[in-house]
Amino acid sequence: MRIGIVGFGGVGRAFLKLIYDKKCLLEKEGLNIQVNYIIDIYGGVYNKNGLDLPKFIDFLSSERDITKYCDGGKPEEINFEFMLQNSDVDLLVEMTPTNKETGEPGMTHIKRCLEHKINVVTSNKGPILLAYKELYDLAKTNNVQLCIGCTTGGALPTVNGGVMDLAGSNITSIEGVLNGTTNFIIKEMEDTGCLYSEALKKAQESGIAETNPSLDVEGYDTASKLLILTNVLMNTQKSLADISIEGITKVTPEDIKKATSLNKKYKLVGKTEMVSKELKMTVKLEMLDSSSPLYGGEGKNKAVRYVSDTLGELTIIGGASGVTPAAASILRDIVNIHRGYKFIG
Ligand SMILES: NC(=O)C1=CN([C@@H]2O[C@H](COP(=O)(O)OP(=O)(O)OC[C@H]3O[C@@H](n4cnc5c(N)ncnc54)[C@H](OP(=O)(O)O)[C@@H]3O)[C@@H](O)[C@H]2O)C=CC1
Ligand SMILES: N[C@@H](CC=O)C(=O)O
Repeated sequence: MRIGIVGFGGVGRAFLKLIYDKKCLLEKEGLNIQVNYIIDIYGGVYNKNGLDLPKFIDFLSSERDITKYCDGGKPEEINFEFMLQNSDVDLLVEMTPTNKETGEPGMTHIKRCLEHKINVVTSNKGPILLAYKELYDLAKTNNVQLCIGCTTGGALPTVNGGVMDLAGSNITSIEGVLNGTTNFIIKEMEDTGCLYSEALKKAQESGIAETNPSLDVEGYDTASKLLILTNVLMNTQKSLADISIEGITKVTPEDIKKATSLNKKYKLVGKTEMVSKELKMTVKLEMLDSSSPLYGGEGKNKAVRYVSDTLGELTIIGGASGVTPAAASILRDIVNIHRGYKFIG
């Protein structure tokens, strides 16, 4: 499988290392991933026969700027358009930053690839939260796959679990602790009594916060994931404007201490539920006690709970945020495409 990587930050670098580390396991699946392009904002690297991964990974150990690596052309001329013109990739891995207003640059990358009959696996929530239906239809028309497992909690199998394992039922409500950064911040504050801003810094250092961390702490990342899950699994076309969104920026060490003294824990909870025959969507800080199914999702872990009419209630906990688990969720989608699993029917 010939792939092009677009967006080469924390998740992209972890992904590249992962496909190299997992080479033997992937080969046992009959899957040989050949990386033809890695494209970042200022240029890229290209080899039509596949980049030499050990050599490139070794280069990255001492140099961050990929445009200093020469293989197959002038780095500044290796961009997204160049990749499309060459028609030598089967799958795009799109990992540029999430932009909740325009979805760009990911929106254009994903649309153009689907139009060119190139499968897409993405971690980028922007295009999916803004235009999932349109992108789904585009993928279907062009008979290619668009896989989004990484966009709704990375390693936590939220969207794929919902599509596959709740198939044939009606999902009537979705709730979850869907953002690792805020959950980590709250746990750090519980454990060390530190300020919210100090805990945020640690989350950023570990690579789990968004490029723009206000998306995490103001609740938009949770809202984006909830929105994608709701649109995909409940067949709606809601937008962020339909969600009442609250973040964690006002939480103080005193609030956390008080919750602890009551044997409770704060969690940023996203919820879609039916209220008076209308879907109500909220993201808000809640104080949960141990009877809540979401109580156990600690630190970078997350949790999602589905209620369905015929398959009952299902809570999935774990899937800690991190660049490697996020990268692994992209690999999971690629392996499933290779196995013939159809996310787009
Ligand atoms: N970090 C995580 O744990 C997770 C992240 N995600 C999502 O994955 C995506 C990537 O996250 P992450 O790797 O952490 O983010 P980073 O900010 O580390 O990486 C994004 C990369 O994309 C590059 N980029 C920006 N614009 C373009 C462009 N036009 N063309 C090509 N490359 C571009 C950036 O370059 P530069 O830095 O020079 O601007 C940067 O190298 C985001 O959409 C995020 O929401 C999803 C799940 C988990
Ligand atoms: N910033 C996000 C990363 C994954 O989506 C998070 O903290 O969960």
